[in-house]
Amino acid sequence: MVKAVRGAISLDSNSERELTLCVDKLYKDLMRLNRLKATDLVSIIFSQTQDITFNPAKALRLSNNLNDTPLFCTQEAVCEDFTQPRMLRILMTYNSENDTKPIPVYLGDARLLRTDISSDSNV
Ligand SMILES: O=C(O)C(=O)C[C@]1(C(=O)O)C=C[C@@H](O)C=C1
Repeated sequence: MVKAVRGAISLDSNSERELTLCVDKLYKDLMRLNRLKATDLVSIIFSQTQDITFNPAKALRLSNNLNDTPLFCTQEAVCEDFTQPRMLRILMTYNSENDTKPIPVYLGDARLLRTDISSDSNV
């Protein structure tokens, strides 16, 4: 069965190094909490707010050798109620043979985006 899990993380600054650290942390937490292997992945979509000007797909591919997973970056919608800066969101799709529920990961200020599903246990 194909499943999808969400995550998000706030960057402290708009730099390539900060983006690499943040995307790597978010990916590793999602993989660990959901007990995933890279071969389980179907694809990963990123969205970034306009104030992030570096490429999360490239950063993740290089730091985790994810050459066989389709990655896609897009800009987050600009809406009046989205006021938080430097937000990187992720939508990870994967194959799963068990009936466990996907565990989302919201880190840093991104926890405020979905207080209903994010918890300190993710941090
Ligand atoms: O989950 C998030 O990252 C949110 O900001 C919440 C939410 C939503 O309303 O469901 C809003 C915008 C994003 O594109 C994705 C999801």
